[in-house]
Amino acid sequence: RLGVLSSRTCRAGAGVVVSATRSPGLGNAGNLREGSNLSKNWDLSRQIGDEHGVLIECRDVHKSFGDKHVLQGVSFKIRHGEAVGIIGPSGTGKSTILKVMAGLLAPDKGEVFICGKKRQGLVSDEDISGLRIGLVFQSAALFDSLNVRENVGFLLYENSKLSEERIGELVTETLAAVGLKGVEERMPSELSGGMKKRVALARSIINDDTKETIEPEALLYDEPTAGLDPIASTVVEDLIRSMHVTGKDAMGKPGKIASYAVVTHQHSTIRRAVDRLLFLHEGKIVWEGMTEEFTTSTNPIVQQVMQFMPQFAGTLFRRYSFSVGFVLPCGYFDICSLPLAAWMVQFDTSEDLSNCSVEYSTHSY
Ligand SMILES: Nc1ncnc2c1ncn2[C@@H]1O[C@H](COP(=O)(O)OP(=O)(O)OP(=O)(O)O)[C@@H](O)[C@H]1O
Repeated sequence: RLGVLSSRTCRAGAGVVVSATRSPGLGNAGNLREGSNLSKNWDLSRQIGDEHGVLIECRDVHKSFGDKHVLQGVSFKIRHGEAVGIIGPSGTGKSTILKVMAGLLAPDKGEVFICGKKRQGLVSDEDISGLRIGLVFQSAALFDSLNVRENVGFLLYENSKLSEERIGELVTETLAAVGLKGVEERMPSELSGGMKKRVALARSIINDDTKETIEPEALLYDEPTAGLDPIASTVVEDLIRSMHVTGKDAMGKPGKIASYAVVTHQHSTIRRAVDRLLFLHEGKIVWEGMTEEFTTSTNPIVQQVMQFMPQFAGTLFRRYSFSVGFVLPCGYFDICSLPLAAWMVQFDTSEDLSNCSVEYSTHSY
């Protein structure tokens, strides 16, 4: 699986090798993989040097709607390679800060820096150079009167010089990357909620591949799993993770999203798709840290608010996957190379299984 930092392989008896991998929190500039798509196309040293790989920085951001002071001095940084979750009680300004980051709302006071460059007001063409920022809305926000191909290729049809045929190919490739095939001609009303979210994801990552420089891309997701059943949520959560540069997309290609921030109320999204958390409360970031530190935080505000947000209480589970292969006289075969019965299980547990051993039995036929 993705973002694996530690991996153990232990022999669990004659003939079978069980490898257990753990996916702990990670995510800073130092975790960027050499040789990823991104590092080929982008001069990392330009960003990581003095700026320490900071892609987006909000500094003392304030935003009011009428007499409602929603953001009251929000400051944080999102670095290259990070998977950040933004959580907090309802109405505390999470969607508002995403829109400020995306350049759709201008702060009343405070500053937003994109790759170290101060953004003036709303997003403009000159702001775009240096970092592509995509915002995936909670509602998916597809155009109802356009089919999937037109929705996904919308920006390219409008703004690029690519031929319709080439845009069609890019749409098909991008849809495949989010695990959708053969839906190009469907209308949004013919898609399930989870499919709509994936189409919205495809629309936010489609790229004009004829451009000389392909910039790093940050995606901002506003409650990407809201309204989905647990299985559809899992698909979207894993997709978000897989499009990150540290992983591979649904087509097995390296992910292309440099960093992402996700606003969520869902425990499973935090567990599966987030490494670092920003906790927004009453218009300010009151706590930030790695995901697993959140539930053990002694910060009184975190403890107080957690009483009212039971979904965040309790242990944030560790995630393990076990893949089983067979040791044959001619070598070890993992599940991918064997068409025989072989399986892979994933589960979450609060136990530390780093030193586990596995017992099994076999039957001959
Ligand atoms: N364009 C707007 N005009 C007026 N008020 C707004 C606007 N956008 C947001 N608000 C108000 O700002 C507050 C924060 O809204 P926001 O959507 O950012 O909260 P949130 O933390 O994302 O909430 P939730 O978790 O319920 O989605 C809310 O009271 C909302 O009504």
